[in-house]
Amino acid sequence: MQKGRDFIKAIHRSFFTLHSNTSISQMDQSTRYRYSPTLKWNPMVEEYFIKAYGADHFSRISTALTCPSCYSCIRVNTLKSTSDAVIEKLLEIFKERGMHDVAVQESSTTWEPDNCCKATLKCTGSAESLKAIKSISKCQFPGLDYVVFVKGSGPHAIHYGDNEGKPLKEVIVSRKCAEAVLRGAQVYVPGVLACSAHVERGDAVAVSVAVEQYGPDGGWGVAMTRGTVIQGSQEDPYYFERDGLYIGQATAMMSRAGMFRVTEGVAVDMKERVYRLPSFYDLLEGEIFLQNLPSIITAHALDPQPGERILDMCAAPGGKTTAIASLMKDKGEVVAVDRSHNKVLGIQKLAAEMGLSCITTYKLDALKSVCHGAESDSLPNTCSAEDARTSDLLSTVNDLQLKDGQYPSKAELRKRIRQLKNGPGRNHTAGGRVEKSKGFSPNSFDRVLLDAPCSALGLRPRLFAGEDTIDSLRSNAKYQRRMFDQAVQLVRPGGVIVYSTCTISPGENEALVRYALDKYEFLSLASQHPKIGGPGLTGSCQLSDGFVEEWLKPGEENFVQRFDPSSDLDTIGFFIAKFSVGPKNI
Ligand SMILES: C[S@@+](CC[C@H](N)C(=O)[O-])C[C@H]1O[C@@H](n2cnc3c(N)ncnc32)[C@H](O)[C@@H]1O
Repeated sequence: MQKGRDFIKAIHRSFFTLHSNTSISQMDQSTRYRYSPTLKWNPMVEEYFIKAYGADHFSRISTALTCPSCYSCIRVNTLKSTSDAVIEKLLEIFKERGMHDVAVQESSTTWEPDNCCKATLKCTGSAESLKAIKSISKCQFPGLDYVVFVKGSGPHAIHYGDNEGKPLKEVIVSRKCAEAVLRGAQVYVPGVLACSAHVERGDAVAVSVAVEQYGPDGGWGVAMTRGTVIQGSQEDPYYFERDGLYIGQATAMMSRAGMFRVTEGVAVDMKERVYRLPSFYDLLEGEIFLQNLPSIITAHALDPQPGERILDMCAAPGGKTTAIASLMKDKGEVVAVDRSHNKVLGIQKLAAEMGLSCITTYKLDALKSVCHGAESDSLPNTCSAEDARTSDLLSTVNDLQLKDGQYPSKAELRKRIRQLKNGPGRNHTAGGRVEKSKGFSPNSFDRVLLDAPCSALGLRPRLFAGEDTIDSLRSNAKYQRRMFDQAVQLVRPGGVIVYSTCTISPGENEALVRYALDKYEFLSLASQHPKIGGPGLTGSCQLSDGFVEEWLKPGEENFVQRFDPSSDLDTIGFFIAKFSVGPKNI
């Protein structure tokens, strides 16, 4: 406790020493109340990324990460609706909400690989009359016309008002809260860290964010405890910390006392935002799914075919699982596993909402995905914790086969076993039971997706990146390799593995590909369709401890897709590699 207080005091001291010679009159108010964050990195990680990308490119990536993408990407559930129907419904909803000038973007652009999205999506950055949305358009990439883009706008310069020389009323929110607000969310009570004195319901407040600072003890922290009173003057110990970190103007929905007394509800209602993006919360449930473009492309790269058996190894919340099942027209089997019980329930709920019945879910540690031995020969190709029950069910299925007088396909048998175990349409029940699996038989899947847990250093908007160290990036890479080793065993010869991450870190991307190709001779990189992302990184990088990280070899770079957050496509940072699996000699 004392250590925490010392940390806070020390941070205050360091800020005061730094800024005490600056008078408020010297400060340009328009500079202060702007949004221009600088992403903080661990110095060694920054050095590593500068080696990988070059200083200028990395600086652009770093800046892009602090902003949301200027459009929302919606995947239409083609089993329930069409892009045209969704666009019509959204226009109707936006009209009801008073956004009259939202327009359908005509597909005037003829598609070319390099400018498809540039033409429809580039942010204008100008002060637009629209409150939230500029236009809605269908994606122009071939085969992706079920993807709808809803364009937002920003960054907007916001006039926070002239409070007749008195300090503005303000609210400071947590970093996580601010990142959500930049994506279109509201400010909920738990996200509020500090508030000016005497704020009453209905007051206009300037909203800024508290970002982690490097403390004198060598660690990162937020030098503020929840409930702090903002003074608003330069003597305010938090004054300079939030310089350039203002995300919009809001109306207080409760008094200051209320914000720190109640435990839930909207604390302030965002009226003017630096970035205006629509919220799709609770909108057209089951018909649409808000999903990043690279994630949608990942499902296409896997190229799942109706009737196949697919494994999604780290599946929650189920975005790619459901995208894969839709591409398969809900025919075949998508086995979705995750190690978190609640997240598996979430996948079941999503599958039910989207009306997808070919998804089977299990709680499983992907590091233990392979099940060897007699158990693995069981028909369902999963070694469930309930093997005894499974064998009873198998004999029931055998009876069914005899009664029917014909032998159904393996996929049909698996489906019938599932139904017997779970009852009809278990995926359609909310809060159901989560089945544990002990793993699957080797070579039992046609295709495997490993959308690996990673450092997530491609996610946007991001206001802080200092907590990742070279060591943490390395341990992610080790974890990913162990998972990949499992994927290799589970996929059948002739099958496909797709590996993806949402990080810009080459150690978790190109270095994984190098590891895979060097270790498994029967793996080769395969072309991906559609190919929208840029090439991968070739060569190697020597880290500060002398370790040399090997990336792609020349000629391999165009097989992978690297989505660069600073490119015109304006996506999150993302990486996709696709492997063809040849005859195995294991
Ligand atoms: C990048 S997210 C997956 C996102 C998902 N594929 C989607 O598109 O919706 C990574 C997931 O891996 C899960 N995970 C992490 N370690 C795991 C493990 N050892 N076994 C299974 N799942 C794991 C996490 O719970 C998390 O849900």
